[in-house]
Amino acid sequence: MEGWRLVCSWNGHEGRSKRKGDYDESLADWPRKQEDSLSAAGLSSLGQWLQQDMADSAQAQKLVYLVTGGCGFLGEHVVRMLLQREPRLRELRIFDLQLGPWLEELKTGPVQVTAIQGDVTQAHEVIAAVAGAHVVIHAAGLVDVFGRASPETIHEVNVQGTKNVIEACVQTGTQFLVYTSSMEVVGPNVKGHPFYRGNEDTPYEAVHRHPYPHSKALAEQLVLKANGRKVRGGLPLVTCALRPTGIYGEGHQIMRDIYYQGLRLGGRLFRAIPASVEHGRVYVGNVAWMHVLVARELEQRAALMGGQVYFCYDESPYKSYEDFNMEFLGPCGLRLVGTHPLLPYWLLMLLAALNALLQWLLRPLLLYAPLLNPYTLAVANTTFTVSTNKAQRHFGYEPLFSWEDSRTRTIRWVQAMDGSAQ
Ligand SMILES: NC(=O)C1=CN([C@@H]2O[C@H](COP(=O)(O)OP(=O)(O)OC[C@H]3O[C@@H](n4cnc5c(N)ncnc54)[C@H](O)[C@@H]3O)[C@@H](O)[C@H]2O)C=CC1
Ligand SMILES: CC(C)CCC[C@@H](C)[C@H]1CC[C@H]2[C@@H]3[C@H](O)CC4=CC(=O)CC[C@]4(C)[C@H]3CC[C@]12C
Repeated sequence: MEGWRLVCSWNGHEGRSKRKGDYDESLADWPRKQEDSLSAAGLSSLGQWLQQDMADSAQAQKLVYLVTGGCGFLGEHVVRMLLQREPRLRELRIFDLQLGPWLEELKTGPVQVTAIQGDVTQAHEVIAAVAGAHVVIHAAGLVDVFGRASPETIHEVNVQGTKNVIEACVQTGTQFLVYTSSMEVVGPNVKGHPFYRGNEDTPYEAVHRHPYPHSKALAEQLVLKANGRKVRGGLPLVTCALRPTGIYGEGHQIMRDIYYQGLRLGGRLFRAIPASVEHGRVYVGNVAWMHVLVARELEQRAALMGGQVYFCYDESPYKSYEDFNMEFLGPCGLRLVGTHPLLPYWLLMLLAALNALLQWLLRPLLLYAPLLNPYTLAVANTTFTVSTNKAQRHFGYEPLFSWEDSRTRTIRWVQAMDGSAQ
């Protein structure tokens, strides 16, 4: 196998969670240990937790999990969440194109952490990583709506990479596959139709022209279609897809970029999108928790969950993209100027088109990839919100982090950034 393989173990494994929202926080840039919040969950439940802890410790650690994209924004949260909240883990494999330095922290402990530098587009690398795993969480993907990568590369990573993961499961006998899809497989569509408080069954005309949502939609279809295929040994493959809305939280690169942009503009951001356009957002810790739960429940509830899609949701409020960001950037010293967009929409469209043209013209010389382009403007300017309880009904999902926790954690992360105004 190409690339290198680092084997280390993590020593922070504590069996089942002791309190709501308590999971390892040593993400790069993660500022502080969380305040004790036993009261949040209620002291009366402590006895039950302790009992559960003991029962879990008695269980043999026997499962091998693989997380592709385990060093990305979401992947790192999934990895840390698994280590803390999946007591049956024996080995956790982290597969990524680029391995993060934080893996070094995952030292000796009951769970063997195997870091694998690899590429999902290389079938042989994927097969080697999948062989012997009980569950695969496929979160690797090329998340690019800014024109940094070519459409072919996006397709290769997101679609061919997913095909490789499915085929590796089939060939090696891995039975459970959880795919990180996206709200973007539904919309917003090119016509700008609103999706208002929709659920997994809400009819919506999903039409994609942009390579990223197109690739995610194709990959999701492949994963769902693979449900029921016989894997090596004759058992059926059980698959499902999770569709996060816009994820936020510690490690979110776009939030970081917008924050620094605000600092450069003297602590101000200028409203571009009407406050009435609502955009679905979900906290990264809750998305990670949902992955852990799905992976755990897929075996017991294969008939119900196999081949299903689930939006990722939590208690985050419905707001416009910019107003939502201000929930974190506001307390960090930034101000959103204007109650209405400062520029008319037609002018923004013109600027977005100009950016696209400049990107094309400059491509031979440099990569020009600003936040504003015709696609991001259309997404930000179209209401897309989710209201569903399907995950709760199918596998008992409840958000692990309240909105207050999610907000506080994200604010602390922004405050800890270099050059923070706080
Ligand atoms: N960020 C968001 O708001 C949302 C993200 N998603 C999905 O969640 C997943 C994770 O996204 P993020 O963590 O935000 O992105 P990210 O870019 O931080 O993480 C993706 C990871 O995949 C790895 N990767 C990329 N190409 C690879 C390849 N060829 N082989 C192996 N690894 C490769 C990257 O190195 C990176 O660590 C993606 O599948 C994305 O489509 C879905 C909905 C919303
Ligand atoms: C300058 C503009 C007026 C504002 C630009 C904001 C945009 C950069 C972001 C607005 C909506 C975001 C997308 C949305 O949250 C859904 C997504 C799902 C994914 O699977 C990947 C990321 C993204 C496409 C996300 C990307 C940034 C926005 C377009």
